[in-house]
Amino acid sequence: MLSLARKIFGTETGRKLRRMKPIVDKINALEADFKALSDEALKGKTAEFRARLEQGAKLNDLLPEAFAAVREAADRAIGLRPYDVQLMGGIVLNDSSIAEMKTGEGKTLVATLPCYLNALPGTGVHVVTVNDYLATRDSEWMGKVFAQLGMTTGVISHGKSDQERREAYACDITYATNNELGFDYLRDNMKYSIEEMVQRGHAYALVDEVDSILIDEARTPLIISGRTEDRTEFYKTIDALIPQLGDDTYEIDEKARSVLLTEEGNEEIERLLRENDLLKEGDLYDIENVSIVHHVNQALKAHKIFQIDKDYIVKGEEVLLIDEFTGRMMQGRRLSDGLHQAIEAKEGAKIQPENQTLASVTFQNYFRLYKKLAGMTGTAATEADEFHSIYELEVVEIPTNRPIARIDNEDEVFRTLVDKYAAIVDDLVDCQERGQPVLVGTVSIEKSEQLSKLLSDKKTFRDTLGHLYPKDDAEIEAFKKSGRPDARPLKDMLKLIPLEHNVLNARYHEQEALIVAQAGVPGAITIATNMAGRGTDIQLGGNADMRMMQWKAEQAEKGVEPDEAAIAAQKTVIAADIAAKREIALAAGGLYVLGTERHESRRIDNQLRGRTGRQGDPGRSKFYISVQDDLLRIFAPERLDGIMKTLGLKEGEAITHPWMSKALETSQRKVEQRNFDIRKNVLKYDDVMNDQRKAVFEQRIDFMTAPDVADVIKDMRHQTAEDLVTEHIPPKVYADQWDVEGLATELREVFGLDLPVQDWAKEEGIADEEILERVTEAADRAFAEKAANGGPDLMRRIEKSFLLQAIDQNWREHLQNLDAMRSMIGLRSYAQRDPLNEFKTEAFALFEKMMDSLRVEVTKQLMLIRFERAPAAPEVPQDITATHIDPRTGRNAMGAPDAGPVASRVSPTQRRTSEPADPTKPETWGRVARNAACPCGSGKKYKQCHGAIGSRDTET
Ligand SMILES: Nc1ncnc2c1ncn2[C@@H]1O[C@H](COP(=O)(O)OP(=O)(O)OP(=O)(O)O)[C@@H](O)[C@H]1O
Repeated sequence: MLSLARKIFGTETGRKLRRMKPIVDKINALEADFKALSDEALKGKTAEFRARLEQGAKLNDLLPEAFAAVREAADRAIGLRPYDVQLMGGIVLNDSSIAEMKTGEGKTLVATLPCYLNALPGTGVHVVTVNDYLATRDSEWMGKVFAQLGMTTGVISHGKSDQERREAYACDITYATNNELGFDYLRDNMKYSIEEMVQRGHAYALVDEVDSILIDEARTPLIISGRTEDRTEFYKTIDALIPQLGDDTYEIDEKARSVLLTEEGNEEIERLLRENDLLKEGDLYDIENVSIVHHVNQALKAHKIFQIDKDYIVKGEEVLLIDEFTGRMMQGRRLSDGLHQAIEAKEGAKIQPENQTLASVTFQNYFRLYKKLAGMTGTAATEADEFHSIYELEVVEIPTNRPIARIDNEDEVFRTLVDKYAAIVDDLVDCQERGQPVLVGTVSIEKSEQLSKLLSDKKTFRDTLGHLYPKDDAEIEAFKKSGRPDARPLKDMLKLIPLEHNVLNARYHEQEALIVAQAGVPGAITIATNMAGRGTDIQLGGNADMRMMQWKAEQAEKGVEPDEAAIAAQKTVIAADIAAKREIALAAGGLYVLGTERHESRRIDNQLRGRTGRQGDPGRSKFYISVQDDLLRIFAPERLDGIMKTLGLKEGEAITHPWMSKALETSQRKVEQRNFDIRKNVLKYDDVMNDQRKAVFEQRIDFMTAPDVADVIKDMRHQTAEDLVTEHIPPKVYADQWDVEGLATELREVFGLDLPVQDWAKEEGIADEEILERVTEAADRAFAEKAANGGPDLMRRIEKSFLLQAIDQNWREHLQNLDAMRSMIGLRSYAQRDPLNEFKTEAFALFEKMMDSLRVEVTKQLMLIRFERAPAAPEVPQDITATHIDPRTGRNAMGAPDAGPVASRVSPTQRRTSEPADPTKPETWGRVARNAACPCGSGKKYKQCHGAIGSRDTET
């Protein structure tokens, strides 16, 4: 049915491509005109396009000319003329969609087309890459194209200062990793003035390798955290207990990556904890010992689940996580809840203090901030549904420029790891002899190094694989008859070991460019982790730029500074040499990608394969698998056993069978599904927080930009007064039941006002409204006096500063409350309640509570402030100082946003202890807040949403 429909209507992609055809024709028709332009005139096009936009032209109207300009600029600046299919990719990207372009089709260049167009309005374009290496490489490479058009390019990389970041964000086009962007966003929202912020909005983001960033990475939220006390000794003591536990004291679940103490384990650990004075009272599961149990579990996990050189590496004193998808170090990322510290203790590394969440965001929600979002990838089809449901992005497949000439061999499956490695070594030896360059993909740093050792060390080789190579003529005959007729005798193999090769993993990331540049020369063997994925562009024969750089470095070492003629001559020599080497490599079959194991995700495997067969080059790929590989062992044991038995596989033999491929795919699918579920779950919970975060961050920016916040402060003061009066003198309650005493006390505490409330209450027929009016008037009067005393300017600065600090302080506490709630909420499912719903309701209630205390706090601080005449101090510009304010900056004397309260300040913990306000009553934290998006997620403004809030809360 579907295929019939396809025949009649064509595929969705086909239709889209057909619709693009006239636009591509238009761009092609403009080519000659743009070619005729001088460099200056080409540059001048940018100003012309911008002027037309000003006059009301739409971005899409400019597309054909803008693309024609980029095509010409790219040709002039870097010698690459975008193909028609690349133009199509550009059109899709301008259309807020995902362009799926096969590996090696030149996505880096494609990006320049929509980026130039979308940078024309001057609101900034962010190109998002998966790592710093690519951000830097692409910004330098493509920066030349933008410069040819008079546009500026910046790059954000780890370690840059705020000033450098601000400058990079101010460029027309900014290259950065998703991490840097997300962290800058969070950091910006902790700043105290607009000038300190580094980003200037979120207009258009083009996410390169979109599935890696929006799908793989999305599982872990970005978190900015503050330090808490140092508990090094505690971690060390707990760590020392774990090796004392016997094998029968815990159970490991490799699938779920979890480990649990058994009954015996519990008893054992309880005894150990008591001996070490960690458990003083009660038993293990008493409430006061919950934290110790938690840390024991984390230490257990650190020892039994987390592996060095697979999940992390130890560099100097630091434990650095390895990204399972890109094989790269994750600078600055730490595991939460004491797990990172537990690993540090296990490795004897420096134990960093624990952290407390100050701000957090998931990538999903960060990227949803952009007005326009688009992405590129080589492999999105497997996740098309997810892109659609989360980001509303559609995936459009773009055809290749030339047909793909790569041959993807079937997987070869062995019974044991050793058998597999023997066959891999044979294959490598053969390739090197024939001059075929090989990229060997491994799944971890550890495995890349094991293989390297096997190829480097005769003894290791003999001990590990020796028994699989024939030793005499009789054995050679026997081998010929069995599954490995080509196996070489051991003595021949040993002559070949060491087998020359390079290793590319996170430990060598500084040499990455050099290693990649050499990977395409005939006979090169490069053993890599999945770091050789996206962005690794291996050129057959070698890389001319890199060769040139090396030559220049050699010349410099000799003290020679080559002139232009010498450089040109050397360029010709290098080009000829590379061309000759390329021919040899091509004759040997092009680049061969040899996978030593399959990754959990099919997409990562495809990326590895995609290092070869680029731009229509010939190439080959093949995966070697063994039944002992983690993926199969963990996810498909029963299935495989059955298949192996049916097929009767013997030692040293390999099979390639569709059943095997199916079993493998099933295991990969299982893992992918599980990861998808985890992501969906993260997002659901984060969504709840996201609306609140957006409300708070937007509000902060409003406050920062407003000339003053006097009105907000006034609203807060009035609302606080109303809350207090309503609390003690509830409406429709007889006067003899009023808590007048309580009201007087609180008014003293919160407003610093001694008001004759008792006398008022005795007045004949006085209503609660009348009392509220008097309180409000008194508060306003007292505040006006203070302001007059300090001077209105100073007062306005103090108001703003107190307000921002109080928001931050309360928001941080709120985040911690949410964290704590989230870790507990799962338990609700035991009570037949939906944890997510419960979380939503309670998160909202907490948010309201936060607003309440924020209002009281700000009011209280400002009402209790005192201005004193300072003794003559010449360096202070005015002779007035405020007790808690730095008169020069107008900020609280403690300055830094995350410092705790100082002695002179009213402690924020001295909060109102009364019940939260009546939920049906309009809640507000100021006039502007009522216009902000409502944190309940309704999509309405806060003020429009009160009805909903009331009914929502009553459900609790
Ligand atoms: N229009 C073009 N003309 C000639 N060469 C091109 C063109 N576009 C791209 N290339 C070359 O193709 C190679 C691959 O480019 P690039 O690394 O951008 O591919 P990619 O699509 O990002 O691949 P992957 O996602 O697999 O890393 C580069 O060597 C680049 O110089």
